[in-house]
Amino acid sequence: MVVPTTTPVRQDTVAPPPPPPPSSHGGIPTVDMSAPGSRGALSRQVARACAEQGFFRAVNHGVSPAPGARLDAATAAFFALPPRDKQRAGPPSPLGYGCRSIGFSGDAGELEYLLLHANPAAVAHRARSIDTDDPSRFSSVVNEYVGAVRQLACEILDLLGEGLGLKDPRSFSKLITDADSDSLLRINHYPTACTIHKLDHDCQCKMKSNVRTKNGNVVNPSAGARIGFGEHSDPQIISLLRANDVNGLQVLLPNSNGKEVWIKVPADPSAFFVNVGDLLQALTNGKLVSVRHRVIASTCRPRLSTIYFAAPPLHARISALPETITAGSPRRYRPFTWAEYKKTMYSLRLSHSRLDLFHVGDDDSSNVGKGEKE
Ligand SMILES: C=C1C[C@]23C[C@@]1(O)CC[C@H]2[C@@]12CC[C@H](O)[C@@](C)(C(=O)O1)[C@H]2[C@@H]3C(=O)O
Ligand SMILES: O=C(O)CCC(=O)C(=O)O
Ligand SMILES: [Fe+2]
Repeated sequence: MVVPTTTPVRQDTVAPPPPPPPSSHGGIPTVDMSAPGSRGALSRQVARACAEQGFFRAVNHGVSPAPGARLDAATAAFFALPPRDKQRAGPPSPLGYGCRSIGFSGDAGELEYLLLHANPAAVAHRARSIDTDDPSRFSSVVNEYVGAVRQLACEILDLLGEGLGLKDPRSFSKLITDADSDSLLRINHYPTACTIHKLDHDCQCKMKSNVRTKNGNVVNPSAGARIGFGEHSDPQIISLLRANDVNGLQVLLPNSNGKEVWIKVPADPSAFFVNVGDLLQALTNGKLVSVRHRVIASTCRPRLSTIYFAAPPLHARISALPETITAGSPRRYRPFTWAEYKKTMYSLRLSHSRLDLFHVGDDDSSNVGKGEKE
């Protein structure tokens, strides 16, 4: 893990012992969730990574590999279907099967995906167009995976609550275990450079790889390093990502001089990569930071990634927890509901720093020209 420079908020008067020496995986903070030692040390380590990088690799996390393997097999089988069969589960609304196009504002990436609501009723409904042979088999594979990964998400959120010294350490996990939680599951399939023309054909995309620049030249923005999934932060509370052994994920982290640089995340199929989302940044008054990340797809093997986006119910009010507001750290964001935030984000481009729009007393000029809908 990158050596921390700040300590997360605590109400204790006695300074806690510093977390164990950080470990690193190609510059990526790594937390061993089963390391011997106290829970307090683990919670401070998790809070430190989320405060400084907004991102960490969780190893020895206790999630059995079986549900992930079953889900990978089911989704790989779906992506291998003929285009016409896959399109039965699309176009994305934003849920469903999507190819190349991301969101509603003109963003594109070299991928195809399934975006599912994580609640069992929604999964059962969607499964009918994804696995026409045996929808209930697909549903049970998804539900089993979601159950396992949600448990890990709750454990991480509880550690964060403890590490931040919250009065109710379960404040974060309660939001995602609510029966009306709006959590999502996304499975991204990035085809290889060699088969990208096939994806062009399969998607029957109106969108072309070539684009005309302002001066009239025609360029292919995806030549060479191809944007698999463009730069963004995840809007929800926390995201847990697991992928196969194909690289591609990059995160924007501060280097030792404080300059933000793109760090390539070495693939690790046995780990979960944990991202702080915009809502957790808002709930902690900016103590935890929502990390910007992207996928550059340039390998010879397809990348398959599965991301669980843990979200509160639509009506949940997102307001900085009182413990995170102090005289030296006044409220940064005005309260809002997740529904309001979602509506705003779907009106904006993928790369938009949308949380800035909720900054108290901000005239939003910092966001002008940064990814607005064209
Ligand atoms: C362009 C967009 C796609 C997205 C919604 C948005 O308007 C901006 C955020 C995007 C994102 C990124 C993380 C997740 O993959 C996602 C499902 C989400 O909640 O926010 C996507 C949205 C999407 O693809 O629908
Ligand atoms: O597919 C990946 O590895 C990451 C994709 C991502 O960041 C997302 O879907 O929000
Ligand atoms: Fe993401």
